[in-house]
Amino acid sequence: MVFMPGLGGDPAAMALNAGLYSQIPLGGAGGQPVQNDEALASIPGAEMVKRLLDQYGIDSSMLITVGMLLTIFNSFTGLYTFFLSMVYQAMNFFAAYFLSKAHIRSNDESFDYVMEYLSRNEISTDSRLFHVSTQQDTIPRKHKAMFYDGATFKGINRPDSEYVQADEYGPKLKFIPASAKKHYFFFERTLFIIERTIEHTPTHNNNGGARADDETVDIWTVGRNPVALRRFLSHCRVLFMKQQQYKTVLHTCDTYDMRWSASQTRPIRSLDSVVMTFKDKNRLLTDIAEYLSPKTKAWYQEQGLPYRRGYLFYGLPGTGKTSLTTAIAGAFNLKLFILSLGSQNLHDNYVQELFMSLPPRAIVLLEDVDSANVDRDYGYGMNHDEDIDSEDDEEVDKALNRGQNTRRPSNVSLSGLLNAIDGVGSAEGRVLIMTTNRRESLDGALIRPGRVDMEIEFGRANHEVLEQIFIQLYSGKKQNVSSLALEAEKKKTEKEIAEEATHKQEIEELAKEFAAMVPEGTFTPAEVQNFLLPRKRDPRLAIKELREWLDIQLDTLKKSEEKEKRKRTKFLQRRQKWLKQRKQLKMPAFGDSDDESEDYGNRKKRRSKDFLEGITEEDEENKKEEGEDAEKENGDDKTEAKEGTISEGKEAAVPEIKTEAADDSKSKKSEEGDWSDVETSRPASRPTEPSS
Ligand SMILES: Nc1ncnc2c1ncn2[C@@H]1O[C@H](COP(=O)(O)OP(=O)(O)OP(=O)(O)O)[C@@H](O)[C@H]1O
Repeated sequence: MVFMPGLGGDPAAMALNAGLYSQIPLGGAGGQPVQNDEALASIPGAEMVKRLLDQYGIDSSMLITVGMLLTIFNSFTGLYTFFLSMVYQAMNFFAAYFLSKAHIRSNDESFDYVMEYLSRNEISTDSRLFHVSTQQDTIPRKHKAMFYDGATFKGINRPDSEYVQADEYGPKLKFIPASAKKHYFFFERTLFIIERTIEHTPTHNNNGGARADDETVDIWTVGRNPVALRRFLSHCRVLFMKQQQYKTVLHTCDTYDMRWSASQTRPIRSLDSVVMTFKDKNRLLTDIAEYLSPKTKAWYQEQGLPYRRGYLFYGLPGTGKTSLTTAIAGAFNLKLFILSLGSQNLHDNYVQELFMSLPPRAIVLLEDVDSANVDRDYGYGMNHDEDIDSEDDEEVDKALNRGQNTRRPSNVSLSGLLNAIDGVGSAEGRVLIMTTNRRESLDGALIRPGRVDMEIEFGRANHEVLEQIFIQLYSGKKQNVSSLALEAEKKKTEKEIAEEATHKQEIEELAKEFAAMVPEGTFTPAEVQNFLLPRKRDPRLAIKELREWLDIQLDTLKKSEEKEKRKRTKFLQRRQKWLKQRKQLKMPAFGDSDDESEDYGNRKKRRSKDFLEGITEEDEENKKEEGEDAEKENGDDKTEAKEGTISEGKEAAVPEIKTEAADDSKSKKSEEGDWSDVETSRPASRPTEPSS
């Protein structure tokens, strides 16, 4: 770069400089007076300008004066720029040889370490340039900062952010050091310079994903030895880890670049808060503890086996599958990575990359694996109703159940998922937990031993579970582990401890009474909690109002069960008829001969359509009957709504369809107390309690 005083790219000044001043003496002692006219004459076009100025009565010698002023001005700005660039070069030289620098991007966890330090340090509050925010901790952690309680910042940004983020008026103000500006601070008597830079990125991409801007942080310290910088970063890490020890960090898939990103931190959920039978919980936790022990890891390595463990949690919605997974993550201090295969942006290659980028000690939760298009028999996007042609009762049940699934199939194939789970590049040391509401629709390959090492069924509550739910809710025991809760626990007096013991005993007795009143295998834990929560301050009131609630719920259940039964009977009749007609017409079964000019998929569709629409007069009658039934049910519903007994819009979402024989065996089991296996033909969700 060349800096010329008076140039600086200004064409007029350049012309004057090159053409005029090189020839004109600017006057001086003993010199000839400047011949402006002559000088101007040597500039092309100047004569014309002079004439024009003369015409308006303006002195043309002004041109010379203006030109001179411009030149002087340009000389100064040029000098200034030159000086600045020299300073910059000197700084760069100094930075390159006398400073140590760390560069951190926001997609790395170390970014959070530094932000944690910034949020607690005085520099957040002393900075004259800062951002103000009222957002809570559920937003990306990079925006975390100090909280201001109206008087002081000190001592209020404690690890238990639930205590500091809001007061009775709402969220508190947070102050964040501004980006694009250097902030100076001392750590262990060493000067540090820190600068946050926001990189503006497109907010949407081809995946249909969106994300916030990326951010980087540069940290400098004086000296060629980076030890001080490393010490500072280690300090930030410890600070962050301490803050996180009562939190579970949830990572989800960033839909922008299909990578894991830490999306939320939550207070650790205690294992006690997830109610299930002791036998199952014990079996599961022992297995995970054993798997995570260093000895087991060494054993796997010795044996040359891939160090992985998989679990399948299956059962009705609202039975605690997700809750237990989060509690396990907290209890074993594992990071939790949640992936929903139902996401339309997700494809095979992304799933594989996501599995490969998992850290060694982590839980990956694959939610609703049944929603994925991972069924080998059906392939991408095929409607399961099309299997209606099968003569096998079980197959038809399967097809029917699957037909109820209105979710869009995912773009992840079975082979893609299997490769991700146990492909060569898949991370070792991880715990895979798959959850599903419909185990029967999963492909055997997905849940074979090696991929799924233990299955746990989550069912409706039996007496043991009912009792525990009641105790959990009324015992006053804090379920979220936090330092403040632990501190409070330690400070209890003897009197308080004695009172607590009496209260506990009372609650246990009430819990027994409560559990005895609720029929086993009838309600999910979420449904029971739903009843208890509005009465959480008064256990006796809960017992008093239980009978009325049960009557409403059981009545609703009965109705929906009857409805399902009618539906099924009709379906079976129609199917029977279809099979009979097919025999009479000597129609070939699928894949036999049929019209070869029509492709397989179309043939399947046509047959299902014929079947589903009904092909005889008898069918029409059936339809009429169905209409009458529907009218009757609507009428019933209206009456109930009028009476205010049932809330709307909670009708059966996924009816479970079982044969009569199966139902009988289940109810027998129920009577015997084998609650976990109880599966009736009624809908998964039911009307909730009306708000009083
Ligand atoms: N066994 C349980 N113990 C304690 N709480 C439970 C239990 N089951 C359900 N809940 C409560 O019900 C709610 C829903 O639970 P959760 O999301 O864990 O169910 P899920 O089985 O994962 O449901 P889905 O299949 O729809 O994902 C949560 O608020 C949870 O606290």
